Amino acid sequence: MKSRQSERGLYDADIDEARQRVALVSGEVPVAVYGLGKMGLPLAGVYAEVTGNVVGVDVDESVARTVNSGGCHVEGEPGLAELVEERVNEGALSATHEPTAAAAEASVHVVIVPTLLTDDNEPDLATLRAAVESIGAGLSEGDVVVIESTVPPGTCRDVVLPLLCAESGLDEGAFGLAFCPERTSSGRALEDIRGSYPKVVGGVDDESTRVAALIYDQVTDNDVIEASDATTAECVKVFEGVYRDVNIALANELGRLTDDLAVDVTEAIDVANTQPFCDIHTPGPGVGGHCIPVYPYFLTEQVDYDLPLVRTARAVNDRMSEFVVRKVDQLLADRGQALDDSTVLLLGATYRAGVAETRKAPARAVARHLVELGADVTLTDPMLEADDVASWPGTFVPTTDVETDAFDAVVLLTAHDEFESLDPAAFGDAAILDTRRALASGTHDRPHYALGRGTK
Ligand SMILES: NC(=O)c1ccc[n+]([C@@H]2O[C@H](COP(=O)([O-])OP(=O)(O)OC[C@H]3O[C@@H](n4cnc5c(N)ncnc54)[C@H](O)[C@@H]3O)[C@@H](O)[C@H]2O)c1
Ligand SMILES: CC(=O)N[C@@H]1[C@@H](OP(=O)(O)OP(=O)(O)OC[C@H]2O[C@@H](n3ccc(=O)[nH]c3=O)[C@H](O)[C@@H]2O)O[C@H](CO)[C@@H](O)[C@@H]1O
Repeated sequence: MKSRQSERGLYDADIDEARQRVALVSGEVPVAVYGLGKMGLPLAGVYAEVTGNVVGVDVDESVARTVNSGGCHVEGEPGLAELVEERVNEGALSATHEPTAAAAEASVHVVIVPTLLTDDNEPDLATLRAAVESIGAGLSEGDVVVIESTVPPGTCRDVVLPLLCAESGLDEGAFGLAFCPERTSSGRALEDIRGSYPKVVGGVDDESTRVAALIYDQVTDNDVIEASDATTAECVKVFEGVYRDVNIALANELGRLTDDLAVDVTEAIDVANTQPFCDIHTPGPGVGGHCIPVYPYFLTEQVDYDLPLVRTARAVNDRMSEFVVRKVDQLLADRGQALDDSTVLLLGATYRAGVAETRKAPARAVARHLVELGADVTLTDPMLEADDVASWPGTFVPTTDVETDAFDAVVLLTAHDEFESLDPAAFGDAAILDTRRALASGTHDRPHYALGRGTK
């Protein structure tokens, strides 16, 4: 067993809880945050605000260099640049690209590196394993490891704990391990981390749960919910995401009925949601981002049971891009135009409004289907540049340069503020498909089709 005892460790500490709290917030307990991305940098900033002694770890040396200069490479997070600059200037936050060296100094290790999918939609834990191996190599008795990255249920117990023991030479029970999922949305990360929602913590043993609860009781302004164990906490996070994907799929399926039923389905959804037993989400062109299209696979690929509802919901959401393209084809055909002889402008490429992220963005599938069917596709998005979508089908034109009245069809895919102010009259006599209910209607003589509402 490794002899090094961390005199500052909170796990199975010799000092009482009150003294542990004082030690944490006074900077006596060094913290390392692994992963300084869109979620990790805000998290490191809040930890530095609370403890005054944080090293951010990122394998990208340029990220570490930027942070150490007091800079902020993450855009679109209100207050983050100021927080990072202040914390770095006061010495509460620094950064390194050397994980193991940082791990040797820290007593609290917080992991928030990406957990994504392989091309076969299998959970890809390679990045998590790399971070955990680095931590293991520097782990001491009394340390605690906190996993914030979303993982398949059972990962802390079956993957992270054995890896930490193997790399550190320590036995189970010599250090703490807990799953404490980030419940953070891009664009409001600091607000969410500081306490928009209760913080869930779940340890591989009771002492790990206790230490994680003590830590997050200082980090969040909200409540701390102690789950029975790490696997339960992992289920909480994945279930939240699966619920949302299934719910969006229901909204999308209902949204497709608007022509058959000749009703505004989104109006019916809004009214149905006026009683507390109903919370139907909003129809859209599909589900993108790091989270919601990913988390269902952390369940379906983790258990033997087939989970037909979860799989079907994923398929419904993924097929919305085909529905959008068929609707464009129909709108053009209604005016005697053929899709393969038409120009189509796509308004929006990011996966949701206000976030400059294209991961699994529905717009990419829509562009691909349209190009495959012979349409001439132009993309524009006020948050992106041509390089951001260089590998996409279609031609990118900056929103400031695009002539919106020069196309046979215009499809709004992302409800950026810049598009909401556009009067459909700006689109000339194009066929208009609004997949986000973002365009004003009734204020002009330009009838257009809105997903879930039909043509008005
Ligand atoms: N971005 C979101 O909107 C969002 C929302 C909710 C949850 N999440 C989850 O949060 C986690 C992180 O997501 P993100 O958006 O911050 O990712 P990101 O891609 O923005 O940043 C990840 C960072 O981790 C660094 N990194 C990779 N491997 C590393 C390692 N071994 N050690 C240290 N650093 C390493 C990368 O260089 C990068 O800077 C993921 O599990 C994601 O699913 C993200
Ligand atoms: C901590 C964490 O993990 N937070 C996540 C983060 O998720 P996120 O940033 O990935 O954003 P989402 O809002 O989930 O959107 C995902 C895709 O689904 C489309 N969509 C959405 C709603 C709808 O009714 N109809 C739709 O079609 C949308 O356009 C986009 O493509 O914040 C959400 C709260 O905002 C959380 O719930 C979610 O856990």
